[in-house]
Amino acid sequence: MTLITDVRLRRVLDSRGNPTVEADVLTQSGGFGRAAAPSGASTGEYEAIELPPSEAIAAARRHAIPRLVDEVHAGNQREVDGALRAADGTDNFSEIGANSAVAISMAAAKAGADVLGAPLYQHLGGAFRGENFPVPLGNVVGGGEHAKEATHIQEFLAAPVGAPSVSEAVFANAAVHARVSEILDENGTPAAKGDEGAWAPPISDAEAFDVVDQAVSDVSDELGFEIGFGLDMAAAELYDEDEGGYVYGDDVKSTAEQVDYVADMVAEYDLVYVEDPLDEDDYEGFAELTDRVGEQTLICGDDLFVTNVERLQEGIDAGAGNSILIKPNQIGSLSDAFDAVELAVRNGYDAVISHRSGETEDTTIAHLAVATDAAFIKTGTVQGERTAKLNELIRIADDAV
Ligand SMILES: C=C(OP(=O)(O)O)C(=O)O
Ligand SMILES: [Mg+2]
Repeated sequence: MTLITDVRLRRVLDSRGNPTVEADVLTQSGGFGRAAAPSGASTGEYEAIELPPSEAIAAARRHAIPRLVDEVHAGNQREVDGALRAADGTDNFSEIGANSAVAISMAAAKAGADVLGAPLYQHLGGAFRGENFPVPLGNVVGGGEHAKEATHIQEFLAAPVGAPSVSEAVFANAAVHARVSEILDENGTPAAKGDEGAWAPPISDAEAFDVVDQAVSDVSDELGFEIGFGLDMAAAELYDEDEGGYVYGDDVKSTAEQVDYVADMVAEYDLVYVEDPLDEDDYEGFAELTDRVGEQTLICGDDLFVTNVERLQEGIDAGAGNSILIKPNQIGSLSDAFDAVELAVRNGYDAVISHRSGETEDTTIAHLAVATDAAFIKTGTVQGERTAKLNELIRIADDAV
């Protein structure tokens, strides 16, 4: 019934105005799934390879589609993803492109769910999923690779950990985003927006900490539940070996100073989440920081782990971090992303399902977060390509998908 009978690939726009790969998967009994690949700007060195979309589409048509059509079942995700791996023949999808692979993988999952008549999160996670919802991490201030002339730290993330429902959490983050704008206005600070819709003011990181701290506490008081905040430091982008450490404008911090800085910020601002506080090769630094503050906060590896079970296992062995960011396009298939979540959970690591800075209206990650019972989902706060996922979470909670 779910035998794949056609796979169609095309270039569509992403939120930065760049082309990306969209896939349609059709099945024998009329099932249909459509998905599009996102794209990063502060990409990790060890991610699967994204090819220029035209090349990725041509390669997938040549190598992958013949192994899928009339060969595998959309309802059997391991079979689909196994065929994609076999068609590619490399360990990083450099032949057909992780962008083609992940678009097909996600579209097949949707086609499988369509045939079953089940919501995608249930097809992926099973009949007993859908009771727990991830806390949305909402990017409200940022810079780094996502905005010029703004903070060195890439993302300041509202975390409504006390919200009674996912809907209230989503609206809380939007309220924090709006409150940040008011505070910046009161301070006479102009602010453009970065790639993900966060405010990108020309202020220091120290000022940003205070602005976000004030915004989350104002909104928390108003709504009557706890809202904390966290960071994505994207420290691999700050790290410069030739400069001898982490470069914050004129200030360069050694690894030891960076660990102290992050530990101090965790204590001062009660941070609930810190992603990529150290360079993507520094398991040791991650382990030291986790040892110091891992009881108080999540230390999450994004560029460190790149959704890759081998890199995650290395981190587990070293005690590096206590959380992993899951981005399906970093590894190229849903099966690989699920394997990373399962390895994480078995070892006491929290999974955080994430968007990319370049996104589309695709909502797969909302379903993935519910299907895997993830602790958090990081998918922005405002802007259509972000609200697509947030609104889908609200629909899932309302049993309306
Ligand atoms: C979402 C992120 O950014 P990008 O997609 O640019 O890697 C991130 O670093 O977590
Ligand atoms: Mg990151």
